[in-house]
Amino acid sequence: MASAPFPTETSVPPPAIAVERLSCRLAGRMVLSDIGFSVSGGEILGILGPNGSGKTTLLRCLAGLQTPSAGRVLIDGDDPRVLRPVELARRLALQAQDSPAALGFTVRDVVGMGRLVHRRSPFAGAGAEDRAIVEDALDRLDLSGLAGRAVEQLSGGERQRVTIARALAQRPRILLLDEPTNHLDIHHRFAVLDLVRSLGITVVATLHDIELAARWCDRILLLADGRLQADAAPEDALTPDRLTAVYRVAAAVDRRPQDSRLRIDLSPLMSPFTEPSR
Ligand SMILES: Nc1ncnc2c1ncn2[C@@H]1O[C@H](COP(=O)(O)OP(=O)(O)OP(=O)(O)O)[C@@H](O)[C@H]1O
Repeated sequence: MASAPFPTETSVPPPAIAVERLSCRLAGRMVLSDIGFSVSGGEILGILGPNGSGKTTLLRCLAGLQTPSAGRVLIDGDDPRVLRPVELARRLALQAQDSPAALGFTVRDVVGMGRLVHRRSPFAGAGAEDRAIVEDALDRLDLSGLAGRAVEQLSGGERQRVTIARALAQRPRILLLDEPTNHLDIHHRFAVLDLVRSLGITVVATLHDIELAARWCDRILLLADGRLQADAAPEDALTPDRLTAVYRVAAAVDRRPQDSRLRIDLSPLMSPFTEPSR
């Protein structure tokens, strides 16, 4: 009887994202220092930290748009900077804060740009499948009613939904989101995050809303001054002491009695300027 082969090391797939001892210097200043972590397929990772802590720079390194000064990033085991752009774009989509508004194009056109990487040739037109995927992305982002409008006529939140729809139309295995909800009203915040979670793909998102991040992310990376302060499940990463040290605020963390969800109460630290005068 033939025996079953033993699993070998090569049968273990690489993590969706691996970051090894990554440092990044911009304009002579160290913006990221010795960062290491990995992200498993299907995991949702939130990157949190104060302004200027290096969140966007880290996301840009993951997308291959920023070259680290030391260390490396691997996407499914490959360096994103050596992959052909079209191959990288089939694996990974980046929704950026400052995505160009694509002036002169309609919402449908801009979302359709997400399909370009799947065309067999740059001259091939959109097929039925491309059109169906674009309409699906428009519908999921509550944009069908705006599909014929020029993007420059949209509000900030509507434009943000367009950039997310375009990234979804790309049908990536890995989605990188840079503050995906900062312009969205509370209904659309929940709707977009629920939608992204329902896709079951690997997601890395920078976020400023700490409670929203605690509710939505599987894991949190907390950055301060370009250094990793925590890499853990939300309840382990977002401790009061750490929140106070990183964000310079008073913090209380407990769980809501009705559903055990983390409740994070932040308030300003008392200072000579905020203390009531006697
Ligand atoms: N192109 C650049 N050249 C020089 N310095 C830069 C450049 N881009 C960013 N920086 C600096 O790098 C640091 C990290 O910036 P980054 O945008 O990654 O921070 P962030 O955590 O995303 O901030 P925010 O929460 O304000 O969006 C900041 O001090 C910023 O001034």
